[in-house]
Amino acid sequence: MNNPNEKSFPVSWDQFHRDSRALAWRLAGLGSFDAIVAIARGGLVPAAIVARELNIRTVETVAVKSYDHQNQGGIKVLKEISPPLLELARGGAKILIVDDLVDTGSTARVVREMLPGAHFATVYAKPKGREMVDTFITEVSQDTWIFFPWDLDVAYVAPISGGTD
Ligand SMILES: O=P(O)(O)OC[C@H]1O[C@H](OP(=O)(O)OP(=O)(O)O)[C@H](O)[C@@H]1O
Ligand SMILES: O=c1[nH]c(=O)c2nc[nH]c2[nH]1
Ligand SMILES: [Mg+2]
Repeated sequence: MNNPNEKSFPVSWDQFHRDSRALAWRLAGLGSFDAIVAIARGGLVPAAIVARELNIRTVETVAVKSYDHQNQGGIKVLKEISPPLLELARGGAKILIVDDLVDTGSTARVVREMLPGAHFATVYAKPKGREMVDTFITEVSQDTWIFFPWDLDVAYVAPISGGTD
C-alpha cells in the first residue's frame, strides 16, 4: 500500500505529557468519572496521565489492533473489556474511554459500540475521525502521520544544505 502520509508530526515525551495534561484539564471540567477504559496499546500512556490527574483508580483495558506500521488492516479486538467493568457501566457509572488519537475513526467506532454511554477522549484527532470523539486537544491534517515518543529514538539528521557534516 502507498503511504498517504505526506507530513510527519513527531511528538516528544515532554509534549505528549503536556498535551495529555491539557486533556485532563478539559475533562476535569466535565464532572467526575468512575472508571477509565484505555485502548491498548496507544491509549495506555495518556490513560495513565489522565488517571493520575483526575484521581481515577479503576483503569480497564481493551486491546484493539488496526495498523501494521502505517498500513491500516482489519480491526482486531485482541482483548475484550472485562465483565465487571461492563456491569459497572450498565449500572450507570460514568466511564471515560481514552486513546492516543483518532485517525479514520474505525477503532473508536468499535469501542463505542461496547460502551454506548461512555465519554470518548483522545489527545490528537484527524478530520475523518473527529466526529467519533467527544473531547480532544489537537487536530492534525489527514495526510499527517503522528510519531509518538515510544516509537522514536534520537538520531542523526542531515543538514538542510544536503551535506553530510
Ligand atoms: O482511527 P483509526 O484509523 O482506527 O486509528 C487510530 C488507532 O490506531 C492506532 O492503534 P494501532 O492499531 O496502531 O494499535 P496500537 O495502539 O497497539 O499501536 C492508534 O493508537 C488508535 O488506536
Ligand atoms: O503512531 C501512529 N500515528 C498515526 O498518525 C496513526 N494513525 C493511526 N494509527 C496511528 N499510529
Ligand atoms: Mg491504538
